[in-house]
Amino acid sequence: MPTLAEYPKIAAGKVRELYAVDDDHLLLVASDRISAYDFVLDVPIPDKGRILTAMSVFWFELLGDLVPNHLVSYDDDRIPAEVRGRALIVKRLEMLPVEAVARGYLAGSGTRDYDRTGAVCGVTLPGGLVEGSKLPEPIFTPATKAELGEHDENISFDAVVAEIGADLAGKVRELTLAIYSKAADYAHGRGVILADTKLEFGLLDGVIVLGDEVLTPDSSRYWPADTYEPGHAQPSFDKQFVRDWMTSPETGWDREGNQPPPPMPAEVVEATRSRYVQAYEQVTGRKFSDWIG
Ligand SMILES: N#Cc1c(N)ncnc1-c1cnn(Cc2cccc(F)c2)c1
Repeated sequence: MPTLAEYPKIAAGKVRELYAVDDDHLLLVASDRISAYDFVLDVPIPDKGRILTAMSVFWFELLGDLVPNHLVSYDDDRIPAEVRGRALIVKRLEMLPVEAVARGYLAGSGTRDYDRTGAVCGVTLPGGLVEGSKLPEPIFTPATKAELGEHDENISFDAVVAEIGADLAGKVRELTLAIYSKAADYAHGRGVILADTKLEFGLLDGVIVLGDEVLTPDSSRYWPADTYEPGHAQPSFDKQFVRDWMTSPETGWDREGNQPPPPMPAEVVEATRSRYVQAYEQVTGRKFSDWIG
């Protein structure tokens, strides 16, 4: 079994890394790091990488009849022991240069764009919507892939057409909306609102393949359904304890400043780990203790 150091690192995000295994395969590794308010916090959340990897595997399996995906294996000898359970062997794809976002609710940059223009990514919405409003139907709101530390920029469908052509753009939009709708319906039946999600697709021998992580709390907004109420920012299923602590008077941290927040107390770390476990078990119906690693 190889060590991680034997694989060349080819990309790194805030909380994930990507390594080359061979000409046709990559290793997608999820860390235990957590990012909030654009800061990667010093204190990791134990098992976060394993929980989110298990979530991606669940969704790849559930969505297998909708779209082919890049997952090859989550448990084989090419996966170093140190990352087992939080790493995936995936097919090397020719990634499409677009963040494929679907929104079923108004939140974040969607609300900002709507308040300014009455539309999101050129999709005109009805009047009177507020932060957290459920949209009449899910919309495709693509974005550019920003550099590390920058924010993705919302773009129109026509800009996607200009980038990858009308045929591919149409298929990416159709697949993104179909994947989101199936997943959001499934999760809602289990008490979790998937407000939106960001997907990445690539090409393999000319076929569109779903890549990256899928429908995790890092790539999607997970809201508890039982506290859902439009008109304000919804509590995050997984990150609310961290956000509340970071902005509490006891930290003295200034969210508008550029200073990193102080280290998270153990009780916030443990409560956040529990929320990730609960999100996984509630949505998938599987026990996290049954997951590998
Ligand atoms: N997934 C996937 C993938 C694939 N199957 N084939 C080719 N390239 C990619 C790929 C390239 N960049 N990313 C984003 C990314 C993910 C995780 C960590 C990072 F640092 C960066 C994904």
